[in-house]
Amino acid sequence: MSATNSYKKVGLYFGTFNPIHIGHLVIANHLAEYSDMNEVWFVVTPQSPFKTKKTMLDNNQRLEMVFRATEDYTTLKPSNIEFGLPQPNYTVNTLAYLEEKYPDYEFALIMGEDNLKSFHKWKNYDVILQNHDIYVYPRISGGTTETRFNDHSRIHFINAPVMEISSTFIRNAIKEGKNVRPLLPYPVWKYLDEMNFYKK
Ligand SMILES: Nc1ncnc2c1ncn2[C@@H]1O[C@H](COP(=O)(O)OP(=O)(O)OP(=O)(O)O)[C@@H](O)[C@H]1O
Ligand SMILES: O=C(O)c1ccc[n+]([C@@H]2O[C@H](COP(=O)([O-])O)[C@@H](O)[C@H]2O)c1
Repeated sequence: MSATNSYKKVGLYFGTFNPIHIGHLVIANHLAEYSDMNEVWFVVTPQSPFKTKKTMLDNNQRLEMVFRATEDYTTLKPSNIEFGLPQPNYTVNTLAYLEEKYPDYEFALIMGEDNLKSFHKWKNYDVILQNHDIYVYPRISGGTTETRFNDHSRIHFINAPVMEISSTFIRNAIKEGKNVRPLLPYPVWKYLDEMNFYKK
């Protein structure tokens, strides 16, 4: 296959996905359908630089949930690329690794408006911005975005649906014995119910 034929624009959606929920899926599917991305990869992060490991399921269990959530989609894929990289997982390092592994692909980042507000604290954020497009979707959150990010040529604000659900909310609801079935893709709900995840 020639280099031209193997070109793909891949949107990277990083997260702990503990568990993946319909808020994540709606955003990823929106990007795959309404942007120039050919695929969206859910990159399951073993250790996010700003998060503690409290109540975190094991990497492979979180990956399994992403696998089950995306099985029926041709454009959405799970990625375990960070499992073998040093922790905490800095996005700039993962991008460098991916660029070397897939020289014909173009990688863009997908992030919520909330993450853009703290983006200036990410490791080598300026290097990320020099080399990658960032697609920012709306979130309901406080704080302000740095003005230099508001009209940056690499940063694209997209008009995706806003669904304010979080994995924290889902974990707490399960612990309280609530029904969370509509908040999760059905195969994910079935898996975590069978495995008794987050019940205590
Ligand atoms: N409902 C949602 N809609 C859009 N984006 C979301 C939603 N929930 C989380 N995200 C974003 O998706 C990315 C990965 O999410 P993450 O796995 O951290 O989920 P989370 O629901 O925020 O988790 P937690 O509640 O455990 O902190 C993060 O950038 C996060 O801001
Ligand atoms: O590279 C960094 O410095 C960096 C700092 C904070 C977050 N990230 C990435 O952003 C993803 C979402 O972050 P969070 O904290 O909202 O789950 C997380 O999984 C990391 O891959 C990356």
